Amino acid sequence: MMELVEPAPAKLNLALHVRGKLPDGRHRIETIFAFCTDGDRLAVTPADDLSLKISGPFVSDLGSSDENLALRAAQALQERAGVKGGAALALTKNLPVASGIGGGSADAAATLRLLTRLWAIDPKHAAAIAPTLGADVPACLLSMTARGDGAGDDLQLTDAGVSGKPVLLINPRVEVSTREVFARWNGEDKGSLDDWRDGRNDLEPIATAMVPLVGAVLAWLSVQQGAEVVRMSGSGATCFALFDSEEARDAASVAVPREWWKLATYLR
Ligand SMILES: C[C@](O)(CO)[C@H](O)COP(=O)(O)OP(=O)(O)OC[C@H]1O[C@@H](n2ccc(N)nc2=O)[C@H](O)[C@@H]1O
Ligand SMILES: Nc1ncnc2c1ncn2[C@@H]1O[C@H](COP(=O)(O)OP(=O)(O)OP(=O)(O)O)[C@@H](O)[C@H]1O
Repeated sequence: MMELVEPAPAKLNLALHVRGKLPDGRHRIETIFAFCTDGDRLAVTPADDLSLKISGPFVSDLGSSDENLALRAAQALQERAGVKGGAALALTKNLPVASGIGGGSADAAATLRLLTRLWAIDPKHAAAIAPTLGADVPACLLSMTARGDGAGDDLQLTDAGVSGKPVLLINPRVEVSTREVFARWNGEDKGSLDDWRDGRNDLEPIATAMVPLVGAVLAWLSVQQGAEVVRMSGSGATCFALFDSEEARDAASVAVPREWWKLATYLR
Protein backbone atom coordinates (compact mmCIF):
# COMPACT_ATOMS: atom_id res chain seq x y z
CA MET A 1 0.00 0.00 0.00
CA MET A 2 1.53 3.32 -1.04
CA GLU A 3 1.52 5.86 1.79
CA LEU A 4 2.74 9.44 1.51
CA VAL A 5 3.49 11.54 4.59
CA GLU A 6 3.74 15.28 5.19
CA PRO A 7 4.65 17.13 8.40
CA ALA A 8 2.30 19.95 9.45
CA PRO A 9 4.77 22.16 11.37
CA ALA A 10 3.58 24.32 14.26
CA LYS A 11 3.51 28.01 13.28
CA LEU A 12 4.81 30.86 15.42
CA ASN A 13 4.35 34.59 14.94
CA LEU A 14 7.72 35.97 16.07
CA ALA A 15 6.00 39.38 16.09
CA LEU A 16 2.54 40.54 15.04
CA HIS A 17 1.57 44.18 14.59
CA VAL A 18 -2.06 45.09 13.91
CA ARG A 19 -2.10 48.16 11.67
CA GLY A 20 -5.76 48.74 10.83
CA LYS A 21 -8.83 47.32 9.14
CA LEU A 22 -9.15 45.91 5.63
CA PRO A 23 -12.16 46.64 3.40
CA ASP A 24 -13.42 43.05 3.98
CA GLY A 25 -13.62 43.64 7.77
CA ARG A 26 -10.51 41.62 8.60
CA HIS A 27 -7.43 43.28 10.09
CA ARG A 28 -4.33 44.47 8.30
CA ILE A 29 -1.33 42.93 10.03
CA GLU A 30 2.44 42.82 9.74
CA THR A 31 3.95 39.62 11.04
CA ILE A 32 6.99 37.36 10.88
CA PHE A 33 6.01 33.70 10.51
CA ALA A 34 8.42 31.01 11.68
CA PHE A 35 7.91 27.26 11.87
CA CYS A 36 8.92 24.53 14.29
CA THR A 37 10.49 21.17 13.52
CA ASP A 38 7.50 19.48 15.27
CA GLY A 39 3.76 19.64 14.73
CA ASP A 40 0.87 17.56 13.41
CA ARG A 41 1.27 14.84 10.78
CA LEU A 42 -0.74 14.00 7.67
CA ALA A 43 -0.58 10.72 5.78
CA VAL A 44 -2.50 9.57 2.72
CA THR A 45 -3.16 6.43 0.72
CA PRO A 46 -4.99 6.31 -2.62
CA ALA A 47 -8.75 5.62 -2.38
CA ASP A 48 -11.91 6.03 -4.47
CA ASP A 49 -13.46 8.63 -2.12
CA LEU A 50 -12.19 11.38 0.17
CA SER A 51 -12.05 10.49 3.86
CA LEU A 52 -10.28 11.64 7.03
CA LYS A 53 -9.34 9.62 10.09
CA ILE A 54 -8.00 11.51 13.14
CA SER A 55 -5.83 10.19 15.98
CA GLY A 56 -3.37 11.66 18.48
CA PRO A 57 -3.45 13.42 21.86
CA PHE A 58 -5.88 16.23 20.83
CA VAL A 59 -8.35 14.19 18.76
CA SER A 60 -11.10 14.65 21.38
CA ASP A 61 -10.92 18.46 21.15
CA LEU A 62 -11.95 18.35 17.47
CA GLY A 63 -15.48 18.11 16.13
CA SER A 64 -16.60 15.80 13.35
CA SER A 65 -14.13 15.01 10.56
CA ASP A 66 -16.54 16.52 8.01
CA GLU A 67 -15.87 20.03 9.31
CA ASN A 68 -12.13 19.54 9.62
CA LEU A 69 -10.07 22.08 7.71
CA ALA A 70 -7.89 19.27 6.30
CA LEU A 71 -10.90 17.60 4.67
CA ARG A 72 -12.24 20.94 3.43
CA ALA A 73 -8.83 21.62 1.84
CA ALA A 74 -8.92 18.21 0.14
CA GLN A 75 -12.44 18.77 -1.21
CA ALA A 76 -11.55 22.21 -2.57
CA LEU A 77 -8.39 20.91 -4.26
CA GLN A 78 -10.17 17.91 -5.80
CA GLU A 79 -12.85 20.18 -7.22
CA ARG A 80 -10.52 22.88 -8.52
CA ALA A 81 -8.05 20.48 -10.16
CA GLY A 82 -10.86 18.24 -11.53
CA VAL A 83 -9.41 15.12 -9.92
CA LYS A 84 -11.52 11.96 -10.38
CA GLY A 85 -10.01 9.79 -7.63
CA GLY A 86 -10.16 10.30 -3.87
CA ALA A 87 -7.74 9.88 -0.95
CA ALA A 88 -7.78 8.32 2.52
CA LEU A 89 -6.25 10.95 4.80
CA ALA A 90 -4.95 10.27 8.32
CA LEU A 91 -4.26 13.20 10.68
CA THR A 92 -2.22 12.81 13.85
CA LYS A 93 -3.34 15.72 16.05
CA ASN A 94 -0.37 16.59 18.28
CA LEU A 95 -1.03 20.34 18.60
CA PRO A 96 -3.65 21.87 20.91
CA VAL A 97 -6.74 23.19 19.11
CA ALA A 98 -7.45 26.95 18.76
CA SER A 99 -4.11 27.79 20.31
CA GLY A 100 -2.42 30.36 18.03
CA ILE A 101 0.09 27.95 16.50
CA GLY A 102 -1.87 27.37 13.32
CA GLY A 103 -2.94 23.77 13.92
CA GLY A 104 -5.90 23.76 11.54
CA SER A 105 -4.07 25.95 9.03
CA ALA A 106 -0.98 23.72 9.16
CA ASP A 107 -3.13 20.62 8.64
CA ALA A 108 -4.93 22.18 5.67
CA ALA A 109 -1.62 23.26 4.13
CA ALA A 110 -0.01 19.82 4.66
CA THR A 111 -3.07 18.24 3.02
CA LEU A 112 -2.67 20.52 -0.01
CA ARG A 113 1.01 19.58 -0.34
CA LEU A 114 0.27 15.89 0.15
CA LEU A 115 -2.53 15.69 -2.42
CA THR A 116 -0.56 17.76 -4.92
CA ARG A 117 2.02 14.95 -4.73
CA LEU A 118 -0.46 12.06 -4.69
CA TRP A 119 -2.50 13.34 -7.60
CA ALA A 120 0.57 14.73 -9.46
CA ILE A 121 -1.22 18.03 -10.13
CA ASP A 122 0.06 21.56 -10.75
CA PRO A 123 1.02 23.24 -7.40
CA LYS A 124 -0.77 26.38 -8.61
CA HIS A 125 -4.11 24.84 -7.53
CA ALA A 126 -2.94 24.50 -3.91
CA ALA A 127 -1.60 28.07 -3.94
CA ALA A 128 -4.93 29.40 -5.25
CA ILE A 129 -7.02 27.55 -2.65
CA ALA A 130 -4.82 28.31 0.39
CA PRO A 131 -5.99 31.91 1.10
CA THR A 132 -9.66 30.85 0.81
CA LEU A 133 -9.20 28.43 3.73
CA GLY A 134 -7.74 30.93 6.22
CA ALA A 135 -5.29 33.82 6.55
CA ASP A 136 -2.54 31.55 7.92
CA VAL A 137 -2.86 28.80 5.30
CA PRO A 138 -0.62 30.39 2.60
CA ALA A 139 2.19 30.83 5.17
CA CYS A 140 1.72 27.24 6.35
CA LEU A 141 1.80 26.05 2.73
CA LEU A 142 5.33 27.49 2.51
CA SER A 143 6.25 26.51 6.08
CA MET A 144 9.32 28.71 5.74
CA THR A 145 10.20 31.90 7.62
CA ALA A 146 8.32 34.72 5.94
CA ARG A 147 6.96 38.20 6.45
CA GLY A 148 3.19 38.47 6.12
CA ASP A 149 1.36 41.68 5.23
CA GLY A 150 -2.27 42.42 4.35
CA ALA A 151 -4.44 39.85 6.11
CA GLY A 152 -1.22 37.91 6.72
CA ASP A 153 -1.38 36.15 3.36
CA ASP A 154 0.74 38.60 1.34
CA LEU A 155 4.06 36.81 1.82
CA GLN A 156 7.73 37.53 1.35
CA LEU A 157 10.40 35.01 2.35
CA THR A 158 12.83 36.44 4.88
CA ASP A 159 15.71 35.35 7.09
CA ALA A 160 14.90 36.05 10.73
CA GLY A 161 18.31 34.68 11.74
CA VAL A 162 16.89 32.07 14.10
CA SER A 163 16.94 28.83 12.10
CA GLY A 164 17.82 25.92 14.41
CA LYS A 165 17.05 27.99 17.53
CA PRO A 166 15.84 25.95 20.54
CA VAL A 167 12.31 27.02 21.47
CA LEU A 168 9.83 26.08 24.20
CA LEU A 169 6.07 26.39 23.59
CA ILE A 170 3.59 26.50 26.47
CA ASN A 171 -0.20 26.51 26.31
CA PRO A 172 -2.28 26.89 29.50
CA ARG A 173 -4.96 24.61 27.99
CA VAL A 174 -7.54 27.28 27.30
CA GLU A 175 -8.91 27.60 23.75
CA VAL A 176 -8.98 31.14 22.34
CA SER A 177 -11.15 32.28 19.43
CA THR A 178 -9.11 34.20 16.82
CA ARG A 179 -12.23 36.06 15.68
CA GLU A 180 -13.02 37.20 19.23
CA VAL A 181 -9.47 38.45 19.91
CA PHE A 182 -9.38 40.53 16.71
CA ALA A 183 -12.86 41.87 17.46
CA ARG A 184 -11.55 43.34 20.75
CA TRP A 185 -8.71 45.28 19.11
CA ASN A 186 -9.16 48.93 20.15
CA GLY A 187 -8.06 50.47 16.84
CA GLU A 188 -4.76 51.83 18.14
CA ASP A 189 -2.02 51.48 15.50
CA LYS A 190 1.24 51.26 17.47
CA GLY A 191 3.50 51.31 14.42
CA SER A 192 5.18 49.28 11.72
CA LEU A 193 7.10 46.04 12.16
CA ASP A 194 10.76 46.65 11.42
CA ASP A 195 13.09 44.40 13.46
CA TRP A 196 10.93 41.59 14.91
CA ARG A 197 13.12 41.33 18.04
CA ASP A 198 12.12 44.87 19.01
CA GLY A 199 8.55 44.18 17.94
CA ARG A 200 5.53 42.89 19.82
CA ASN A 201 2.36 40.90 19.48
CA ASP A 202 -0.48 43.43 19.59
CA LEU A 203 -2.95 40.60 20.31
CA GLU A 204 -1.07 39.67 23.50
CA PRO A 205 -2.68 42.25 25.86
CA ILE A 206 -6.12 41.40 24.43
CA ALA A 207 -5.72 37.64 24.93
CA THR A 208 -4.23 38.23 28.38
CA ALA A 209 -7.28 40.25 29.40
CA MET A 210 -9.55 37.43 28.15
CA VAL A 211 -7.44 34.61 29.61
CA PRO A 212 -5.29 35.81 32.55
CA LEU A 213 -3.36 32.51 32.44
CA VAL A 214 -1.61 33.86 29.31
CA GLY A 215 0.00 36.46 31.57
CA ALA A 216 1.05 33.72 33.96
CA VAL A 217 2.69 31.71 31.14
CA LEU A 218 4.52 34.80 29.84
CA ALA A 219 5.75 35.64 33.34
CA TRP A 220 6.89 32.05 33.90
CA LEU A 221 8.84 31.93 30.62
CA SER A 222 10.40 35.37 31.20
CA VAL A 223 12.29 34.27 34.31
CA GLN A 224 13.76 31.10 32.81
CA GLN A 225 17.53 31.14 32.48
CA GLY A 226 18.66 31.52 28.85
CA ALA A 227 15.28 32.78 27.56
CA GLU A 228 16.01 35.49 24.97
CA VAL A 229 12.66 36.41 23.45
CA VAL A 230 9.35 35.64 25.19
CA ARG A 231 6.08 36.31 23.38
CA MET A 232 2.60 35.02 22.61
CA SER A 233 1.95 33.47 19.17
CA GLY A 234 -0.98 34.50 16.94
CA SER A 235 -4.17 35.10 18.87
CA GLY A 236 -2.98 32.87 21.74
CA ALA A 237 -3.05 31.30 24.11
CA THR A 238 0.26 29.55 23.26
CA CYS A 239 3.39 31.49 24.27
CA PHE A 240 6.97 30.72 23.35
CA ALA A 241 10.52 31.44 24.43
CA LEU A 242 13.60 31.30 22.23
CA PHE A 243 16.60 30.01 24.19
CA ASP A 244 20.34 30.63 23.95
CA SER A 245 21.05 26.89 24.25
CA GLU A 246 19.40 23.50 24.07
CA GLU A 247 20.44 22.83 27.69
CA ALA A 248 18.67 25.97 28.94
CA ARG A 249 15.55 25.10 26.91
CA ASP A 250 15.51 21.55 28.31
CA ALA A 251 16.05 22.75 31.90
CA ALA A 252 13.04 25.06 31.53
CA SER A 253 10.99 22.33 29.84
CA VAL A 254 11.30 19.86 32.73
CA ALA A 255 10.16 22.58 35.16
CA VAL A 256 6.92 23.49 33.29
CA PRO A 257 3.88 23.12 35.60
CA ARG A 258 2.19 19.79 34.87
CA GLU A 259 -1.21 21.31 34.07
CA TRP A 260 0.21 23.22 31.08
CA TRP A 261 0.87 21.75 27.61
CA LYS A 262 4.47 22.12 26.44
CA LEU A 263 6.56 21.40 23.37
CA ALA A 264 10.36 21.57 23.38
CA THR A 265 11.37 21.97 19.75
CA TYR A 266 13.51 23.97 17.29
CA LEU A 267 12.81 26.61 14.67
CA ARG A 268 13.15 25.32 11.10
C1 LIG B 1 -3.74 35.56 14.28
C2 LIG B 1 -3.11 34.84 13.11
O1 LIG B 1 -3.01 33.46 13.39
C3 LIG B 1 -1.70 35.38 12.92
O2 LIG B 1 -0.94 34.64 12.02
C4 LIG B 1 -3.92 35.02 11.84
O3 LIG B 1 -4.07 36.40 11.56
C5 LIG B 1 -5.26 34.32 11.88
O4 LIG B 1 -5.26 33.36 10.89
P1 LIG B 1 -6.34 32.18 10.83
O5 LIG B 1 -6.41 31.45 12.11
O6 LIG B 1 -6.04 31.44 9.57
O7 LIG B 1 -7.66 33.00 10.74
P2 LIG B 1 -8.91 32.89 9.76
O8 LIG B 1 -9.51 31.55 9.91
O9 LIG B 1 -8.54 33.37 8.40
O10 LIG B 1 -9.87 33.99 10.41
C6 LIG B 1 -10.57 33.83 11.60
C7 LIG B 1 -11.14 35.18 12.00
O11 LIG B 1 -10.11 36.03 12.50
C8 LIG B 1 -10.30 37.36 12.10
N1 LIG B 1 -9.14 37.84 11.31
C9 LIG B 1 -8.27 36.96 10.75
C10 LIG B 1 -7.17 37.42 10.05
C11 LIG B 1 -6.99 38.83 9.92
N2 LIG B 1 -5.94 39.33 9.26
N3 LIG B 1 -7.88 39.67 10.48
C12 LIG B 1 -8.96 39.22 11.18
O12 LIG B 1 -9.74 40.00 11.68
C13 LIG B 1 -11.60 37.39 11.32
O13 LIG B 1 -12.65 37.70 12.21
C14 LIG B 1 -11.73 35.96 10.86
O14 LIG B 1 -13.08 35.60 10.64
N1 LIG C 1 -7.44 20.18 11.62
C1 LIG C 1 -7.84 21.05 12.54
N2 LIG C 1 -7.07 21.31 13.60
C2 LIG C 1 -7.44 22.22 14.54
N3 LIG C 1 -8.59 22.88 14.50
C3 LIG C 1 -9.42 22.67 13.47
C4 LIG C 1 -9.08 21.75 12.45
N4 LIG C 1 -10.08 21.75 11.57
C5 LIG C 1 -11.00 22.62 12.01
N5 LIG C 1 -10.62 23.18 13.16
C6 LIG C 1 -11.38 24.22 13.92
O1 LIG C 1 -10.70 25.47 13.72
C7 LIG C 1 -10.69 26.26 14.91
C8 LIG C 1 -9.33 26.96 15.03
O2 LIG C 1 -8.38 26.01 15.37
P1 LIG C 1 -6.82 26.16 15.03
O3 LIG C 1 -6.11 25.16 15.84
O4 LIG C 1 -6.58 26.18 13.59
O5 LIG C 1 -6.57 27.62 15.60
P2 LIG C 1 -5.27 28.41 15.91
O6 LIG C 1 -4.18 27.49 16.38
O7 LIG C 1 -5.66 29.53 16.83
O8 LIG C 1 -4.86 28.96 14.53
P3 LIG C 1 -4.18 30.33 14.14
O9 LIG C 1 -2.86 30.39 14.81
O10 LIG C 1 -4.07 30.11 12.66
O11 LIG C 1 -5.14 31.41 14.56
C9 LIG C 1 -11.00 25.32 16.06
O12 LIG C 1 -12.08 25.83 16.77
C10 LIG C 1 -11.33 23.97 15.43
O13 LIG C 1 -12.57 23.44 15.85
